[in-house]
Amino acid sequence: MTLTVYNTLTRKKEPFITIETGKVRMYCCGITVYDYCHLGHARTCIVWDVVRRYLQWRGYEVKYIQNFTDIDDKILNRARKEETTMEAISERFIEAYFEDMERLKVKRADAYPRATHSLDGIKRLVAELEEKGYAYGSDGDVYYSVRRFKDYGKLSGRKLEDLQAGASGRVDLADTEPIKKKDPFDFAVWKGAKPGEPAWESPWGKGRPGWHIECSAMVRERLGETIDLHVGGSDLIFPHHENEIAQSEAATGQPLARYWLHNGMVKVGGEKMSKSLGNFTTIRDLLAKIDPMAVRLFILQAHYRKPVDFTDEALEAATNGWHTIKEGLLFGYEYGAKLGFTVCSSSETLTQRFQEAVDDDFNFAEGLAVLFEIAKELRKEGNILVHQGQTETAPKILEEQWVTLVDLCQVLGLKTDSNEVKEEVSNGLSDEDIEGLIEQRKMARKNKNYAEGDRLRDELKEQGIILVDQPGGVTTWHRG
Ligand SMILES: Nc1ncnc2c1ncn2[C@@H]1O[C@H](COP(=O)(O)OP(=O)(O)OP(=O)(O)O)[C@@H](O)[C@H]1O
Ligand SMILES: [Zn+2]
Repeated sequence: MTLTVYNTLTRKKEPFITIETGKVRMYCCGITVYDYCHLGHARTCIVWDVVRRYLQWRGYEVKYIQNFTDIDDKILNRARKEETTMEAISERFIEAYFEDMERLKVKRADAYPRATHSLDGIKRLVAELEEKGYAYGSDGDVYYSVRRFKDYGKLSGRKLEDLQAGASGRVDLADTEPIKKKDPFDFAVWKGAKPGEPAWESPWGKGRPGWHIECSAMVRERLGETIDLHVGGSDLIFPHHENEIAQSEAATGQPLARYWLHNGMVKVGGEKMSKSLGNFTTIRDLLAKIDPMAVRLFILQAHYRKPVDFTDEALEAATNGWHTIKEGLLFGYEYGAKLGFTVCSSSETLTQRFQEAVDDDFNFAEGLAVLFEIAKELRKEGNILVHQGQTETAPKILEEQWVTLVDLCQVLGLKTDSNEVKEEVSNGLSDEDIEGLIEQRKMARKNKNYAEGDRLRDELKEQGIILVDQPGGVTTWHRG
């Protein structure tokens, strides 16, 4: 069976053939860390987490890199508002990002390079572009000459003539830029320092990198000149990914990525869920109401390229879906011993059906149909067993189905451990005990005794209680 993927670059499905046999070099554009992540970010992270897991399951060795954008006007604005530093804001939201992702069972990338840690590579790339005539300095800024790059527009299919300068969403147009640029299409790869902003020494004077250049530099540094898979949300196709291509390919003369894959947006009433529009639901708010596994199912039930609407009904359907799968998983934990389950392998037929579905451009929604079918069958057999003392189907076949369900859940990053899928197990601490310790921690932090605050947090963590600091100083908790 061949894996095929839809390549945004060629606008068609193609067989997936890696540069090095059996190895995948994969890069995902990460988060700008100035706030808590919302469900839109969760979709991007979950989709590519599952793609990575699937590729690993298919036998590939995957090197997966995701960056953090920790230099940005939005981070600076927040730092100013809170009278703190850009680093402090970034650190806080990187920590929050990892907490959220851990709950959603998104596996850690192999590395999370940050813009602020990648300045040497960024500056080298800017200098190279300047040397080759693709970039020019202008009064402390450095701009990329878009018209110099003949292939500009090949990813998004946009032609320069059709483009309205500046009408492309996030273009980082500072007030003074239009007069410093030779052409309205040019974009900044280096920005001269403004008073009071963090800045780094460079051959063009003190300044900071533009947004697009950081990914070009990090991909090159971490994965090489041409990678197998470059992924991200479809909102990044233009201008971000178009500009990454222009920068990297002008510098190296090599294609930046063989395959460009993009996930669709989470929408609310037809509009992109976004912090700037204020129509977002943070992951933490969502997880206060629904199981993280239901969120994963909500994401996986739609094809990754299509937009999805965030509605209460859709979440409810995903929650019901998770209950069904959980019931299927519980079947083995509850009745396995009684039915004489030993250690058998999974069903080849069912596994093959799953793989055939997913091999077609990561159609996880189709693949999930196999999991639901098994889970429903096991649930039915569980009921028959309870009422009639024995199952209709032979236990050996049920065991094979159950093992397949466990295996495939693991491919999709769904919980499978008996403890995790059984109802919350009591762990000694009552809710009041926990609330009391949280209150103590709050007092400690108020008195600036952060060490004691951290100690209390760790003490709770040891007991399986995870604290989540919400905006406005409120702390919620859940059993880990
Ligand atoms: N509504 C959404 N649905 C799916 N993916 C999204 C959504 N919003 C952002 N993303 C993706 O999340 C990743 C991180 O994006 P980034 O931090 O730049 O957020 P952003 O697009 O600026 O979000 P916002 O507009 O809410 O500030 C990107 O790959 C982006 O495509
Ligand atoms: Zn990027």
